[in-house]
Amino acid sequence: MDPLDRAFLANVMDLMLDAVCVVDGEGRFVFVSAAGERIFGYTPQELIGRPMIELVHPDDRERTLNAVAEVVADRHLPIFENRYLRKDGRVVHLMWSARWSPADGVRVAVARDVSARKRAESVQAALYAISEAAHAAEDLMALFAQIHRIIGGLLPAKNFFVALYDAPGDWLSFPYFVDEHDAAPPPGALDAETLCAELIRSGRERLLSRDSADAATSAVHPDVGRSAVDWLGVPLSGSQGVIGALVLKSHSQEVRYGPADVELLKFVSAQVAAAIERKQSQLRLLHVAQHDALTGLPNRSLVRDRVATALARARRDGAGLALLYLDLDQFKPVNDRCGHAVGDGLLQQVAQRLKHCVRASDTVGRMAGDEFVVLLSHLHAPDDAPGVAEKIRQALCRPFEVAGHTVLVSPSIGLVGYPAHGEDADQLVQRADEAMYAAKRAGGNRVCVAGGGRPPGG
Ligand SMILES: Nc1nc2c(ncn2[C@@H]2O[C@H](COP(=O)(O)OP(=O)(O)OP(=O)(O)O)[C@@H](O)[C@H]2O)c(=O)[nH]1
Repeated sequence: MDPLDRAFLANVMDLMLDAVCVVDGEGRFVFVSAAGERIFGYTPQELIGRPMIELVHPDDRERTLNAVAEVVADRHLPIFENRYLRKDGRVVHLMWSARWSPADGVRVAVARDVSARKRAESVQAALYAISEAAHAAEDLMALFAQIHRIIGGLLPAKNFFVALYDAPGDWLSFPYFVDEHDAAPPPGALDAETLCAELIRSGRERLLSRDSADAATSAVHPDVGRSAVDWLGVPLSGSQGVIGALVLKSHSQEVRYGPADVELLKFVSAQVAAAIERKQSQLRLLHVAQHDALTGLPNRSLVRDRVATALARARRDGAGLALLYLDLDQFKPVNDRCGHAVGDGLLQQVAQRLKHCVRASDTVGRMAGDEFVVLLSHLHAPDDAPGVAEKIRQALCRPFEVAGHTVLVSPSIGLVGYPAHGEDADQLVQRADEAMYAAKRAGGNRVCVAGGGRPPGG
């Protein structure tokens, strides 16, 4: 047999895993070898006569045309990579070598499908990005948004939610929920028949399809969005067990999930669970470092940060701000008469009463023993602060019931305002403390404004 025989060469070409493509001067396919069907999803007959550029991923078209110009100009083209869109809508990554044939007026190119390598590279990059996000994200919501963006780079993720499960409290919540049509389900106990409950209880991934044979009889129902086409869910398996689930949903026939997507999401989910656990433990440590263990209130260092932040905002917006420094009068006798545990209980109840007297956007903090601070931000009028201080004084004068003891105390309160009494956080805290001592020297159970009574905002 003549190894250069045309039929023999054609036979060899059909066996090749790479696709041989011949494109004319106008950029239309004139020949595609058999491997083209596997790579592009179109038969060679469907491709002949079609402009090559139509199949190129829109984002890669410009640089592909630039590369074609290089080939036609007979300049050396190093190995070139771009993305094509297959007939089924999926993206295929190709690596090309090409040459212009002036005698025939065509260019001959050989394409190799490198999607598997590209996918592996993207997954590696995604795993790294998720682990980085656990350090960089400010809070859990920022982390979830980053994870959503990273997973969206691997597979369609327009509709994506994170469910978290608190096993000791048997409580399932949906802290991150992005969906074209549905709203997040309400939090609640682990419901027996929902997809999330199934993922968390079984610790196994699940792909539900509306049109699948077992859909009607399945015991598992989507948590939300019964109108969707596919639900792809994976459990988040942490170091201590399943901590939640990730769910992707498709509302359109154009986006369908398959076994490869299940495997990919499952693979990535281990890193996601680790990132969430790491962020949760960082946040827990930060909370411990910034809060008082007895009352749960912000401690001295967090109060100082809050005052500095509120000051920066007040300077920018021209809004008012006031700071109250409180010390309980005759607290020591409570400890001495009723015991330390009652003293502790009293401090906890004082913290609660203080919080009830102000808005959620204000800060109540514990500075030490029986000393508290209240930061009033966004004051509409400077005169509002003395009113709040008086309300607090009255609230703390009402009797407390602590472990069978009726306890009576009163507060001495020092009041300062920005900009009247100071420019920076330390100065304001110190002047409020001094005003509190002035109230104490005057007999306690009263409010003293720093500097002898000027209105704080003036
Ligand atoms: N139970 C309890 N007592 C505390 C805690 N921290 C500090 N103390 C006590 O709180 C008291 C605070 O002291 P002072 O403010 O001087 O006592 P006071 O009787 O209120 O004195 P005046 O403020 O001058 O009226 C001390 O007896 C501390 O031992 C705590 O976490 N729990």
